[in-house]
Amino acid sequence: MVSYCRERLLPIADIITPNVKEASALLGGAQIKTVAEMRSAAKLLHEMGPRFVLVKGGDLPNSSESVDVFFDGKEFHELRSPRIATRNTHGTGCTLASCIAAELAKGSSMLSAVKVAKRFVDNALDYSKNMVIGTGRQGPFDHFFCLNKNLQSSRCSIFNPDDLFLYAVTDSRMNKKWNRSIVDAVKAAIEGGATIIQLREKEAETREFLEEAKSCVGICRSHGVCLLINDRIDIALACDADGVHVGQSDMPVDQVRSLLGPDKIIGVSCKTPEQAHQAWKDGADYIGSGGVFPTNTKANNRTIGLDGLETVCKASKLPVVAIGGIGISNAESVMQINAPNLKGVAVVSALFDQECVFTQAKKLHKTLKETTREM
Ligand SMILES: Cc1ncc(COP(=O)(O)OP(=O)(O)O)c(N)n1
Ligand SMILES: Cc1ncsc1CCOP(=O)(O)O
Repeated sequence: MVSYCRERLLPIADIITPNVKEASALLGGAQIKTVAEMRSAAKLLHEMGPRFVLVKGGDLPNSSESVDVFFDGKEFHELRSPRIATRNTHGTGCTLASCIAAELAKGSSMLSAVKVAKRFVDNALDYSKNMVIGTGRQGPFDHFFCLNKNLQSSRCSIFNPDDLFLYAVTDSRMNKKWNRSIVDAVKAAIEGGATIIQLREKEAETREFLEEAKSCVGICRSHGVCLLINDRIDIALACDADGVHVGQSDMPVDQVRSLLGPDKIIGVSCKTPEQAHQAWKDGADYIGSGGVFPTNTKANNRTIGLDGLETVCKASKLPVVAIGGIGISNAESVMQINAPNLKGVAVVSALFDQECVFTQAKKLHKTLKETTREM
């Protein structure tokens, strides 16, 4: 059985998710008692063929944490959560693997899928820890815990691709022109219906920007809306933003991931199928694709048109948000390309180069809702 797995299954697998005992068996009895040994095991298992390896550390002795090691062939990620003291662990491995498969089908990157799955299993374990079913040494856990209506508020804070629906990207010049602070602009956008915010402040001084970013993080958290920072990994780290958006000439995504860790959201701009594929390989969570239409907001930006957007969506395994020259008058034509992974539109001037950000956000949100309802 073990040799069959090694020779026939591992070379064709996208991901394998052994616990430490299974990893040890696959490696002919290697000792795996520490996180360092889990990392070595993940590397050796990767050499056997699977594209990704997750060695699960739930059985690791003497640890107050549950540490899983994820390896993509280049980078390691240690995914940590508090260990839940329970004997009701029967079924966790199957649930984790099913959850990863479901998240991949929804368009997540492998790393995002694994993170969501781990969080799901941890929540289910916590919910099931005191359940008494049967008389065996090990009990089952309840992976239907989400159906319990009283638990709806414990929804995990991991990236949800549907949050890309109305993506508001700020612009300091526009806010200056209309004489409002970034903070007021962000608040108005959220109240009007923006579902995710990016601070794209090209001219801001670092110290002032950081203070504003901190205030925006506060507003976004209180509304349950994610906040990303454009380009500036340092600002994102310092204000504990939910993630960053980077372009093709900014820091490469795999290095951004190393700096931010597995839990932050990373978006990357892509104009071509090749760039979209690379973004997925490097561990991005979504891609921004455009300019769909000509724009005055970003100089020298090549327009890819609706056809270009469609080509990128078809090639992308990640959720996509369209950007560039989009507003109330043409948002419908964008969403009508009807690609399953096109999750929304990102806009700058349609919200922020306007007298009332709130009103424009509300109108655009309504247009998007009507358009997507009809599809
Ligand atoms: C959602 C989204 N998509 C694309 C971009 C463009 O980012 P980038 O290519 O880094 O260009 P600049 O924004 O830095 O001019 C974006 N910001 N957001
Ligand atoms: C940042 C960016 N990236 C591609 S187009 C663009 C500008 C989008 O601004 P607008 O929504 O005002 O056209």
